[in-house]
Amino acid sequence: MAGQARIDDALERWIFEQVRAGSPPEAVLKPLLDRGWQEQAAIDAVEHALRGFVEQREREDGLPPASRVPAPLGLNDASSLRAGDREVRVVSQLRHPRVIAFANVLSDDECDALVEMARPRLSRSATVNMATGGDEVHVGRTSQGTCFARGANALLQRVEDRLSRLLDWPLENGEGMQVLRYGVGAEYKPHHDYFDPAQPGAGVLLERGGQRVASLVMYLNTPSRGGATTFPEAGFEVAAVKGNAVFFSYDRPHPMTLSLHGGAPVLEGEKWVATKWLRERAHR
Ligand SMILES: O=C(O)CCC(=O)C(=O)O
Ligand SMILES: [Fe+2]
Repeated sequence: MAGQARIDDALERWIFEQVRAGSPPEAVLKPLLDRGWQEQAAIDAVEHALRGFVEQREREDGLPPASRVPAPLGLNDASSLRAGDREVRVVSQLRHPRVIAFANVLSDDECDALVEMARPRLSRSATVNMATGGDEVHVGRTSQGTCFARGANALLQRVEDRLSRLLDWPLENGEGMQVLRYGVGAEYKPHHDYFDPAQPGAGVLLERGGQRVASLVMYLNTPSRGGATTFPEAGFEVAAVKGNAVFFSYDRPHPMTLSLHGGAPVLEGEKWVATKWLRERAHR
């Protein structure tokens, strides 16, 4: 068997049982090495069995499977990232939930132009009704908003191209941009952006590009007080500062991602944001 990467079912079951019993990886590796396995082949075999173990446990726990998620290209502790036509700065990061705060995502002029584009189109923000997959006005969401089709004009095209490069995620997987305005007292109560697969309305939404797997909320102005984006389960808040953005990803539609977030009430001034939701596949 020396050097062979293939393992038969009996051996896989044995590795699996060792892992289940809590044996450390070295203890599982040793018998394989003793049987003449090359080290890398043995590591690969154990990793494969471990992955199977984790996936089985997830199924047993009723967890939906994990998806690939967007992630900034070449992050590697860099303090700034080239995103097509713009240098975006990395301000802070959390690993779990996965949150990254960016600065300099949009120029002041771009922020102002997005606000002016949205202003005449505002209506009371709707939330997805998970029972039907349709939109409805919701008391937890006291902002006004509007949505633009992807690539609807040159500004949106430029920004969407930049975001696709920044997050290394296909442009077609992005939903059209949503712009929201919050006046004093308006807020968006903590929620998840993914669609709850257990709800009857999910099917209709998932047909168009699969799950949402990440969100980018861009701040189009700086409210005088209040209006941070909050992650209550992480005790973390990102201040709304013009041109900055908060990115967060969630690899499965489950609260274990800790991606619960909200827009805190605006206390003084107003707050404008543009939100980009990213899907698993092309959104049509
Ligand atoms: O306004 C915010 O800070 C959050 C917006 C948000 O959660 C959303 O648009 O889904
Ligand atoms: Fe949200």
